[in-house]
Amino acid sequence: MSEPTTMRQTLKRGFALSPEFRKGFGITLTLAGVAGLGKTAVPFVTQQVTDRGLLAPDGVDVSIAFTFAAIGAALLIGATFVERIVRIRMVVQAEEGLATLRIKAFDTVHDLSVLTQNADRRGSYVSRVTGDVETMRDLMQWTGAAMMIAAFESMIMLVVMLVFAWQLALVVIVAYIPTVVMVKVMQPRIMAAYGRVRARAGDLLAATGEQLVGISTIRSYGVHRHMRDDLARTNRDIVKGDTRAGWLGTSLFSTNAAAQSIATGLALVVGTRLALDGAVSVGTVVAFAFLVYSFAGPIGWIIEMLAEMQRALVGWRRVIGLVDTPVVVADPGADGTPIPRGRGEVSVEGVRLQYPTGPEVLKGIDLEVPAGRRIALVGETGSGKTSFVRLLARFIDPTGGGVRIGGVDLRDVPMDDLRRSVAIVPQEGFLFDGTIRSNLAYALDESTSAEDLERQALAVFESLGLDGWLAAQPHGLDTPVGPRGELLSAGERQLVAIARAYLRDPDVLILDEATSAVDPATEVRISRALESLMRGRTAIVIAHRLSTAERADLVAVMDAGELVEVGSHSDLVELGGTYARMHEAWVAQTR
Ligand SMILES: Nc1ncnc2c1ncn2[C@@H]1O[C@H](COP(=O)(O)OP(=O)(O)OP(=O)(O)O)[C@@H](O)[C@H]1O
Repeated sequence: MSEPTTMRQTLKRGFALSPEFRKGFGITLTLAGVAGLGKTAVPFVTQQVTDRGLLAPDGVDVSIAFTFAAIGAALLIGATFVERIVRIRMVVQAEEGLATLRIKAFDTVHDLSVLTQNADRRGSYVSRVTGDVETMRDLMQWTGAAMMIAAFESMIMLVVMLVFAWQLALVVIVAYIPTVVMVKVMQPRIMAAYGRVRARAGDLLAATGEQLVGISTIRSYGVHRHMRDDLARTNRDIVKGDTRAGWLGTSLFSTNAAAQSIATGLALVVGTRLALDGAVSVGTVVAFAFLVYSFAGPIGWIIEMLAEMQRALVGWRRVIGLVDTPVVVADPGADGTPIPRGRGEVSVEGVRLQYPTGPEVLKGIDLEVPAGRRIALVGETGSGKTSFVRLLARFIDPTGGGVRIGGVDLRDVPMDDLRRSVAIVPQEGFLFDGTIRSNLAYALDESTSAEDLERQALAVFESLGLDGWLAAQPHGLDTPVGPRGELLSAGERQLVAIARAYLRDPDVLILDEATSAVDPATEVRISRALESLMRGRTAIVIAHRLSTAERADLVAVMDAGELVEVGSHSDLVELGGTYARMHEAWVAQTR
């Protein structure tokens, strides 16, 4: 994952990814400047009220004092109003920018190959799309702009101080040197501490998710204490990192508080001396005390917010890292070549595959499956069957050779078209929380009307011989399936998954035969439905039962990443090789 390393890179890439953050930002900042200027009027007005009103040479001039006080009040009210506009603009910009970033992050997660999405990364993705984006909210909504306004106010104050009494201004500058040094030293450390916190938060999410999914295994092995200790360790790391960042932030804050007191004290001492010498007026010294206050206030606030900003930048950096993860399986989109409909011949040429984390698992596979034929893939566990069908569905790309369907190399096929032409029925029919109907809807275009969906769905269940089963469901198509389809039995989930694939009407089917046992009635329903589903289509079946291989047109035997035998069941039995041995063992076991 290519995360930006510096603050400048983060801001540059971050603004490019969410242009909304920058849209109209010039106006927002100008308004913020106006608000800041309005506030800076207070020391001026105070000076005028003191020197020209209260300490006027001819006695107290009430009308001048009153006029300047009224001007000051009007400016302050105006500034507050403008500040409110600035804030509203910032909230809108921030929410729009964050929404865009979330969508881009979701899109990347969808586009990443199944390979990149291995279990340990999934939690990190979730935390990036959710938690990390959230850490940015305050910065984008207000803190960022407010920090700029505050910096602007302090700069103006510094200039004003220099104009008012440069000697006193120098005293203030010297008092603040330690704060500047501390910020330089602490900033990268705070960022590093937050970096660790966010990374561990991702780990925590991944571990929690895994433990929830595996709760029955954890219970049955009684390892919940051990698992909880693992979570507690990660949790402790988060607390440690957060505490360290907080501690570093506080040390900055203390340095700044000391600088503020020293600056004010020194300015008053030196100011009184200068006033006694007649170098500056008493009004100037009084106003200068206000100036120091107005200069130090925003700086103190910036320092306080600095840790918050670092936290947000770390979050931003992590989301950018996710969005910029290279998509290995690239979609040619509209520039691609669709697979001609009705052409389901599969041609595999010299296909090799090596996962980044291990040795080569497919070592040069050649295979031709004519359109409309059924081929059974058999082989020992780990021989590469799943990896092979992943390539056919283009979940990953081969490291060598290529796969063609209907004469088109899969890398040239637009993903939308590929998903229409090739459907997969996995071992475990995954259903989304909703109803049977909503799960079938995924197979059709979004534009399909409700009536069309209903008509097609009922026809599919009938064609698959499942109309009786559907009628027995409490609410027919509207029967709820629960999260992951858990309100249905494993076999019933499989039935819905088969119906879903049938609705899609693909030319090529990839089936991973279920290994888990289901009741005999469901078993019969599943195999009948599968027969109907496969009729007239090219089917590649990972066969875990040799009875399935017996019924296929062709059998392909995989062994340690190689296709060692291809032929009809009877030919291969006759050949007396690997398949014949597997078959013999199976017959001995089952008959
Ligand atoms: N995502 C992955 N990353 C790294 N290695 C993997 C990955 N998936 C599978 N492998 C490795 O590839 C090899 C082939 O695995 P594959 O799942 O394709 O075999 P299989 O024949 O389908 O096995 P089974 O019948 O048990 O499902 C194995 O050695 C496995 O460890």
